[in-house]
Amino acid sequence: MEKVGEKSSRPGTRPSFMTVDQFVSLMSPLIDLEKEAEILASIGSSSSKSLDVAQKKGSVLLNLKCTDVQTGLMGKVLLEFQSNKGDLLPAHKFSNHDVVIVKPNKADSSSPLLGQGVVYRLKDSSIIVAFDDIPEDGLNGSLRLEKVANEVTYRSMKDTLIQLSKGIQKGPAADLIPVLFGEKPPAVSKKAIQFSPFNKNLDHSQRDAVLKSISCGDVFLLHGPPGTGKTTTVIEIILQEVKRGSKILACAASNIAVDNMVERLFPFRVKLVRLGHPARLLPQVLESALDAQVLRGDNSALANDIRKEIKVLSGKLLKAKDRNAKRDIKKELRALTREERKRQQLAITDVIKSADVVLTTLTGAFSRKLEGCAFDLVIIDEAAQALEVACWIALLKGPRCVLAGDHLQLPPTIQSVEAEKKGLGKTLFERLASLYGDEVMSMLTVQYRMHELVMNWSSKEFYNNKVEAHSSVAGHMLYDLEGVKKSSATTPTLLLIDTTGCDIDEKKDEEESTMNEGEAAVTIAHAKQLIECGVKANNIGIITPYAAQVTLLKMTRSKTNILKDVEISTVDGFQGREKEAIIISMVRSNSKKEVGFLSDHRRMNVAVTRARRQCCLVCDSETVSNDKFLKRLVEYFEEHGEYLSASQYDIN
Ligand SMILES: Nc1ncnc2c1ncn2[C@@H]1O[C@H](COP(=O)(O)OP(=O)(O)OP(=O)(O)O)[C@@H](O)[C@H]1O
Repeated sequence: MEKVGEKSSRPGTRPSFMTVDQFVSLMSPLIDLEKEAEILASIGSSSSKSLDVAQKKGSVLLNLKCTDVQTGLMGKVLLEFQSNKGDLLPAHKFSNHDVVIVKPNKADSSSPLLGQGVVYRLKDSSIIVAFDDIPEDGLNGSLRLEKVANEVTYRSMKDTLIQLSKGIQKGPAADLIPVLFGEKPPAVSKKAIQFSPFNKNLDHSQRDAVLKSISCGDVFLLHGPPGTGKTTTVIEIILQEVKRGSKILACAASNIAVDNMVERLFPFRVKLVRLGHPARLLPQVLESALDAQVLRGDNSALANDIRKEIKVLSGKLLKAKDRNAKRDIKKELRALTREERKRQQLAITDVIKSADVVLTTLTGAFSRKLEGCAFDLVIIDEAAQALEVACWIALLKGPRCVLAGDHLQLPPTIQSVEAEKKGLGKTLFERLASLYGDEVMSMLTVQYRMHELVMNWSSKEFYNNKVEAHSSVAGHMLYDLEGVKKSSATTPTLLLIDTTGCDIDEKKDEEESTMNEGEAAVTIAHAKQLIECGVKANNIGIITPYAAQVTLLKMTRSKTNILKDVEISTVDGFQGREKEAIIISMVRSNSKKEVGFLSDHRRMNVAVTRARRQCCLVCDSETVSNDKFLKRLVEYFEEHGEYLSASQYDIN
């Protein structure tokens, strides 16, 4: 069995072609399944489980005290929680942006909560949560925090399915829907379009993609293999469209990808607004947040004045004795409340109306603030990592769309095995790529990350040998970095450390996730050698497909202080990122030669292509070579890189 963080991501069986109605009826129950799976993974439905078990599983933090209250994040209240004993928090699965509830420590699962908020910051010894309002009482006692399923995500997807089935007859996307369901061919403008790029460094494939994008009548797929400047190209497309007078809705599945677009649009002084909970935004984009812009608007100032008047009148009402006077005050209060709401709404509408680009996550696009707001173009970055239903939340708002992504890297993680089998995880990007192929798609072909030896394996296996390395990276070496010595550890671009015959075997942890102690030791030993040769710890990433191996590696790392800043993560957690040196711990080593989900080609594509200057593969070549695809990977490393036996590392 494979555990969270190591979900199988094989595509579901859903066909590329299906009608809107078939899609809606298939997806609706799958979303329910996924929601149930998420609730099961948190404490929400686990009333039978004791709180201690839930804390062990990481979905609850017990025995907390509220140590600080701050306001300032656009009207939100930030509460800081620490352990009652003041120690480090126990290991947990809370992460930034999670929805959490706070309750008295001992309260039973049906008792009312004190408040619901969003995780704002995580520290080793405390967790800061942003609340809309400060919980009224109960903060003085012992408290617990529970991670809960984000209901809004599921509700927005279900409602979107209903709108989608209606959207065929009306709505901004009425003409786009039949194209995306294969019922009408995609249209391309016949006019010869020319453009002068804002970014003068665009390469030929990026320019071709921009041209194809601005010529598309309804849909364009920007296929960006690792490191090829997909987001760079998306930014150019946005700028060109704004220049042509388009109003754009730009989205991505994750907040970080949306913030990345906001940051990269800043220098071009585009009129933009970022929708989203302020606690989920990077500090550097807060100025662009809707809430911040609304606060600066005239209507907001008026609404504020009205609120003050309401307060004064409410005071008068309390004191008034005469019935007639009371009636008159109430009438005035009602009128003022209506006016205040109207002004507040107008303040929001003003900001959204005057923006050329509205940026939000896909779920955020469901916001009531965008109701009735139509766009000329919807752009979705990271589209190959988003559920198709989530994409539709945004797509229903415009007649044209650009989807950027790479369906040959990992798709979205699905919790429910059944929902995944039935096709919930098959992305719109992948479906359209097989439905229309090159007719609507353009691939970027110059990459700016990897040494060509790292790249060539991926280019051959996944991209028909079409990707080339830009001259600035094609031959870059680890020892070219400032302060790095040339040595046997830093010289190879590709390094295979083979554990075959070294008595290094895998085993299972309590939750049946696979790990490999010997391999963890060898992996850490290589990282240490790199650091001793001058490679900065934060330039090294260790990735592994198995969650248990991540934990083991982190424990092994904690024994050596110099390794503190080496990043350790599952492959899935590393998608979209890069490091100068990547060490991959493959884990599987068994007499049956089982490789489990290592054989998912896309996972290995992501793993290898995170490396800029060195990629080191630590594996039992005999076990993994039982799989044909992995055998080719091992052979590639043997042929083009250095080979070392794990026995050459002193790991005892
Ligand atoms: N035409 C170009 N000339 C020089 N550098 C470029 C060019 N295009 C992209 N880059 C550089 O390549 C790197 C990756 O670009 P970008 O972030 O746009 O890629 P991406 O495809 O979105 O990334 P990922 O592979 O992580 O999804 C950045 O450092 C960017 O500055």
